[in-house]
Amino acid sequence: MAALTRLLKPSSSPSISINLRRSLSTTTAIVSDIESQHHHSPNFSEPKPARNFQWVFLGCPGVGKGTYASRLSNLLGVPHIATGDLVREELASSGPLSHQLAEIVNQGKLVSDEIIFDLLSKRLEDGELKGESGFILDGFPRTIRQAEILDEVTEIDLVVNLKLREDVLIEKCLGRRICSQCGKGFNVASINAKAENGKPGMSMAPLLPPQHCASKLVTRADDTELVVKERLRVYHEKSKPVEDFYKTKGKLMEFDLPGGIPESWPKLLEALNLVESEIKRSAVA
Ligand SMILES: Nc1ncnc2c1ncn2[C@@H]1O[C@H](COP(=O)(O)OP(=O)(O)O)[C@@H](O)[C@H]1O
Repeated sequence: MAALTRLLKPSSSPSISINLRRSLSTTTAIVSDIESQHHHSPNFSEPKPARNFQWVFLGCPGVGKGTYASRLSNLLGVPHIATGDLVREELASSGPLSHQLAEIVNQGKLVSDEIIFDLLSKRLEDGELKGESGFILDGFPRTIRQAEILDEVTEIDLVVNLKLREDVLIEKCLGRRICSQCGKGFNVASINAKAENGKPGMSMAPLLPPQHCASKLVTRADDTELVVKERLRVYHEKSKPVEDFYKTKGKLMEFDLPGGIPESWPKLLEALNLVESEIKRSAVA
């Protein structure tokens, strides 16, 4: 639990703090103008920042954090780190924590900050050894304590808060499927939510798997209606305050998803001031 100790006591010893910086920040130099990044205007015609993106994705269960964070990670060349995935990997490993984790996750509760910090710091350390730089965090921080500790150890440039109607969130969670072989996520729900109480109507086509994944689809044990509702309740209680934490710091970008991926992805890129073709071209050059 050395990594855990390092993460949870960042200010108790200077060397711990230095270790933390090494583990949580892949920074080689500090960006002199953080401001320009958290005003969401990475401009690819200008010189690249001195370090890579350090972004966070927030949002309710089922909103699509994983989908959009993973697309952006491919586009920007930074790792997508989802603490939910780390928890599921630990669960599947049948390690000493797996029994305890299964009980918590399948009830829709949050895993302790200590366990999450341990899993995350290990993941960041492994990434650092592989030469990874920057990150898009998904599903972390999820409590004020997690946000405060992250804030002590590194500089987050931008926090994207994805938002979607709650009835659609539940439908999306219930339609979620994972390929047990390749791990890719799909969604079999065909959503057609009517406009009501001032909320606009919304359609989302299913995200169907290719043929080779179709027979291997599994549903997450925590994607039952009862557990999804509990996860939403827990989100409002524990994670909503994290949105305010970043809003106060001027780092929060609210993004209302207008529909499925075809409508939302270009709008999200626009909101982030990213031009896909330019980034791809600059990566090839
Ligand atoms: N940062 C975190 N803090 C505490 N528990 C977490 C965290 N990230 C993931 N978990 C645990 O893993 C589960 C699955 O997380 P995730 O895949 O992010 O689900 P969701 O679809 O609810 O966003 C959560 O319900 C919770 O039990």
